[in-house]
Amino acid sequence: MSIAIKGLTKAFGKKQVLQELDLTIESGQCYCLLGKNGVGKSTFLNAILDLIQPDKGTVELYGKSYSNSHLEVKQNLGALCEDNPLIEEFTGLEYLNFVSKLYNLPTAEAADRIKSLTNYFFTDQESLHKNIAGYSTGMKKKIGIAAAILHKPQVLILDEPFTGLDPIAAQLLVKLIRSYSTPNRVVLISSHDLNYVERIATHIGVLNDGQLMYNGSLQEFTMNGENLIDQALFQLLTPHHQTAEADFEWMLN
Ligand SMILES: Nc1ncnc2c1ncn2[C@@H]1O[C@H](COP(=O)(O)OP(=O)(O)OP(=O)(O)O)[C@@H](O)[C@H]1O
Repeated sequence: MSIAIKGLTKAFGKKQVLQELDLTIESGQCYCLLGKNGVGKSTFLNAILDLIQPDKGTVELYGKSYSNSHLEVKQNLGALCEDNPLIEEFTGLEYLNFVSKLYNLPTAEAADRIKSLTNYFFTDQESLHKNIAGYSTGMKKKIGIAAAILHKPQVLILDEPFTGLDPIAAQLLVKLIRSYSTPNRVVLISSHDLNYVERIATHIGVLNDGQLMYNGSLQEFTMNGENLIDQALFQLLTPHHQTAEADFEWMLN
């Protein structure tokens, strides 16, 4: 197994976000985490990334924990966080070079990888020489994704990677994630973009009330394609849903 989570529990004040959550993700899987706004997806990923301290529970990545092998675990991990923190005073290229140095990539190898990723994502190469502060949300997202992948981590965790990308960039990302998901790696993604999730996921987790109310293969989730993924999610999360009688009179006049 590549990601092993046991009893993960986290509350913010009185709000219990994660409750004794267990999850095992095997190598080779592209696991997509779904769930309503505010249900705790980012909290869950941030706990796995060691960005927040859980109240209880353990996280192991390829058999290693942060407490025993902190550096080793982090070196084997690539992450795009929801707020995508970059160093905005740097140009895109400076930032990617900086990240490659953090991971001790040899200069020539780093240059090749940066070129390959930036050529892939950016048609306007000029922008890579400008400060990130002036980038659009989507451009920043592409830099964040490139930075997460640059050192070829065995564990890749992407929080809302499609948000803010134009449809062309999103298609490119789908292709990239599919190529990246090899049998010796694991990819964990949180997303609301079900069209893209359907094309990359091998497995689905649906977070609700601090627990995974679904954890299984994409095929099982969609009943071998009988249901669309959005229908399957809708039925799971709102089984007795009745369309609310909206009072939109005020809008019409
Ligand atoms: N640092 C924090 N302090 C207090 N409450 C927090 C903090 N971070 C998250 N929360 C709360 O925890 C809950 C889960 O938030 P989280 O961002 O993990 O949800 P999410 O599923 O990722 O949501 P979305 O789909 O909208 O991005 C929310 O109620 C949120 O307000």
